Amino acid sequence: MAADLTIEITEKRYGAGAPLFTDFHLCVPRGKVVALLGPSGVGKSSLLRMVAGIDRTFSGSIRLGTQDLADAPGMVFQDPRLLPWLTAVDNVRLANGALSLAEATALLDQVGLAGEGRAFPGQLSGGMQRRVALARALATRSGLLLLDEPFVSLDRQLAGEMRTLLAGVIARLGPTMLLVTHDPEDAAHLADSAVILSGRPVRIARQVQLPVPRADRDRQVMEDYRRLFDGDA
Ligand SMILES: Nc1ncnc2c1ncn2[C@@H]1O[C@H](COP(=O)(O)OP(=O)(O)OP(=O)(O)O)[C@@H](O)[C@H]1O
Repeated sequence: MAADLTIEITEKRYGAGAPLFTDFHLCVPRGKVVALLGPSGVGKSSLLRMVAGIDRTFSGSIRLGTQDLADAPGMVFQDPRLLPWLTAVDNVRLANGALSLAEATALLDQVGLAGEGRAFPGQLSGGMQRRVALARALATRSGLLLLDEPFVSLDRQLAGEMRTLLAGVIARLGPTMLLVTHDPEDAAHLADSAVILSGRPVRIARQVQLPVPRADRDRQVMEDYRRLFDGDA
């Protein structure tokens, strides 16, 4: 189901200011995870919002395979953004009306929330709410996952657990994935390659391949990879 994501932004500007993006191109190959790093304010979240279809005020095209990206892909935001008056399973189903109760429950199982479908967000811990948000993104079944700082403000241990969970999801489902992060650790754990953005208009300053497969990355490989991005985020 996954396909290449091709991003071509001819121009994006906010108001009358100088353009944030001009002639910007990025391809995320089918089934690969690209980490997007760069200094605060460079334009990472802006790029993700355009890809997600949340911001359509730009010229250019976003394609999944050969098609314009029509439906909203699965997106995980910096905060879980769950509807508090809906149960976990109904929050997941909201992303895809065609999803049966059993299918939504199965997605919650996949993110380690077996038996929690009837809980309301207020009854779940912060980490559990993030898991529901991930299940909701998977529910779109677009084959494309967009993550904007998904582990920010989690403590170290919980962030580690979420990375492991996400690595499992990637191994099972093989989505095409764009991961915006400030944390070199995220790129070291999860990415197949990293793109470092800089400047205005935004340019790709560096693109780094991480050739060791995720499942084979031991502590040393991870540390080496992490060091590659120190100072970039
Ligand atoms: N809605 C908006 N209206 C006007 N300017 C905006 C808007 N959203 C973002 N910007 C500006 O665009 C630039 C890029 O912002 P963006 O949030 O995309 O950066 P970022 O790389 O995601 O930053 P951070 O890492 O701090 O989240 C910034 O200068 C920001 O002020």
